[in-house]
Amino acid sequence: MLGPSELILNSDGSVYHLNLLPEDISTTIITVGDPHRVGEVSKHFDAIELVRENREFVTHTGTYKGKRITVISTGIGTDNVDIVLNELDALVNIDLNARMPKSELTSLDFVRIGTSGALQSDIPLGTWLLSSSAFGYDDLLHFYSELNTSQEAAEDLQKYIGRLPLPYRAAASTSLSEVFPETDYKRGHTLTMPGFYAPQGRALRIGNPTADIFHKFAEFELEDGSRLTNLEMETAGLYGLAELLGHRAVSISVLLANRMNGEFHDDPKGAMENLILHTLNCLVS
Ligand SMILES: O=P(O)(O)O[C@H]1O[C@H](CO)[C@@H](O)[C@H]1O
Ligand SMILES: O=c1cc[nH]c(=O)[nH]1
Repeated sequence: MLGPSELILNSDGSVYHLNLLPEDISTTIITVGDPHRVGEVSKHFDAIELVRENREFVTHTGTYKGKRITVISTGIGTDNVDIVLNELDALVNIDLNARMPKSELTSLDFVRIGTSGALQSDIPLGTWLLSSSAFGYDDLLHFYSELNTSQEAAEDLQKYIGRLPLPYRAAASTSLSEVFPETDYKRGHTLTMPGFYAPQGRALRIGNPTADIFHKFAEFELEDGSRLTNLEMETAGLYGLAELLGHRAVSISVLLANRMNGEFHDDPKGAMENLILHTLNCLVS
């Protein structure tokens, strides 16, 4: 039995941070970083049945073209992804009254719709990128059991870069990736970083002694000769936890910055709007 400090429930029986009950969520879940983006997704719904908000976690559940979908904000970073994935999993796979894991488990589909910065100069701004795998420099998955995803490329990457801790590598669900055609959603490999500034090669007022390694990241070749494509802050955590909990996950980003060319998209809102609508339509087609 899971004790009160392990599985924390609010007085109405909802899970601690998300304030949700099992009936509040669908098995298809869109995650977004920005709480405001939840409404940008659900404004396309035929009907919204649930709106819930606590801290950075805003949840809307409704239907899009007849399909029940939950959209939830994680806020920024894999520390928040840890909370969202564990609490959503608890809603479907733990009997909250008995405080015991269920014997029959439910698999959820997670689709992250986020933003990201390109690491290669030849990737245009506005590209929709589906991360086939992600290298987590954030440490989250080092606290969980080993992933099935091969960690060899992560070890190679650490040796190649030379001066950062060992990242972990986690992969997208291949079956869920097939829902998003490669013609529209370019495939790539993502660096999930523990910050936006120095951990993504940026320097504003204080120096960034590791800025030079971002060219090495861009040069690194994976086992099949492919390159690292982009930088963001959630994907590796989402993939790693989804794999360990038995769910499917894909992470899709619109590339708003190009870190090699120093460019930023001139219409980030419009670029996100297109991605949201196209992704919703893929989910129902
Ligand atoms: O736009 P979202 O989904 O938040 O994703 C990206 O943007 C944030 C940083 O601006 C980080 O969360 C990063 O992963
Ligand atoms: O450069 C970028 C743009 C969006 N999100 C990030 O994490 N990095």
